[in-house]
Amino acid sequence: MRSVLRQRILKPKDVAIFAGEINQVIADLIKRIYFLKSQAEDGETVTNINDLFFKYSMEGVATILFESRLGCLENNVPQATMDYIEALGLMFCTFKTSMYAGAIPRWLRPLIPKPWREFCRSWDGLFKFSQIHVDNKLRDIQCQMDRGERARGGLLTYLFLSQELTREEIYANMTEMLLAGVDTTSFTLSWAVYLLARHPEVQQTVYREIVRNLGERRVPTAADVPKVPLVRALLKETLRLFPVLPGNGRVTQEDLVVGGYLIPRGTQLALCHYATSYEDENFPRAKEFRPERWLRPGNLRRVDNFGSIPFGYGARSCIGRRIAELEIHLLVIQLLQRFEIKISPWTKTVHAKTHGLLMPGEPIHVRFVNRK
Ligand code: HEM
Repeated sequence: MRSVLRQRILKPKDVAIFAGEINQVIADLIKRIYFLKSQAEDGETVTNINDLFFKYSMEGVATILFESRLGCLENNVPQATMDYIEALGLMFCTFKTSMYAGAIPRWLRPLIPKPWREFCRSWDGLFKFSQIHVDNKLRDIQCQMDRGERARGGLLTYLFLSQELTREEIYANMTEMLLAGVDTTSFTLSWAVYLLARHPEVQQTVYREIVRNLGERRVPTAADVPKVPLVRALLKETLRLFPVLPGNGRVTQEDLVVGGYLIPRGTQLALCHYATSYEDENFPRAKEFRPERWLRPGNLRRVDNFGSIPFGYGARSCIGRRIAELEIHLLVIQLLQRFEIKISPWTKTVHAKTHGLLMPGEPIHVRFVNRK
């Protein structure tokens, strides 16, 4: 199943075709920022930016997955979208207990019903939402074909026409991708904006690179992203300091010898790359925010540092990586083109906390100051 999806979204050039849709979502997000600023006492502050980036990430990923808009960034969010956000919130709040719910034996469920009930309720909510959107789109495609028109579109159209997945498999994959693609992207964006606001000198350097290579207002395409290596470096450095998934794991498929120790086949290995990301041996002055450490001098040397592997590695690495990168790169460019981002006096030092995912422990409030 995974290989069918991978063919369409594995490489940056595969996802480049979605840049137009993502830029439309960014235009809506920027409109929303202006609206929120207009409501603020100082005309600049947007409180709890994660709320905004959550809506952006959900709208962005849904636009790609369902080839339709959800209305997350509108003033009145449609009820079905609100229900989904509630189901996602429930999944997230009960993550620590519900993640074990699947392992509760059937006979024990009536005795401790709550985790299993909530696990089912949240998954049912998420699944139902994807099902409605997939069905709507597939109905449109079918109508087009019935009229003798050629159906053209994105991911869902391809999955439908290629018939490589059953309808149930399409629902399941869309549900999983939507679930996996929202909080991950929004927390990363929140940290990136927080770090830029806390480090104005870095922000200025990134901004200068954008203006020099792309201009002050030109809406970037996917092909423009390599022209601003500091924007890519910013994302890598943000994920090094705050990897949304701070740990990873694998079960060994064969006997291995690592550092003189025999690890037998079938052993569960846990890797905490949050820890390796902070080792000076891997990253000199590791505690410091220095995006430029990821730049390749003269484009000669590739920076491959396995101390930080925020998207995992290998056959089961993050399938949405290129989508997340495109969403984040295009948004950071356009935010910096328009605004100087300053920390609000209400935001103290924000610590990371884990709740399944590594997330900001306190709300982040920033000031979006219009550039002249
Ligand atoms: C900054 C954003 C993101 C980060 C840091 C992230 C990180 C990860 C990590 C660490 C894994 C586990 C990989 C492994 O075990 O090696 C993963 C898996 C996954 N991610 Fe992401 N992810 C992000 C965004 C997304 C997006 C936008 C989508 C969907 C469009 C997505 C879909 C998935 C899926 C479906 C899996 C499971 C893959 C499998 O088991 O085969 N992710 N992600």
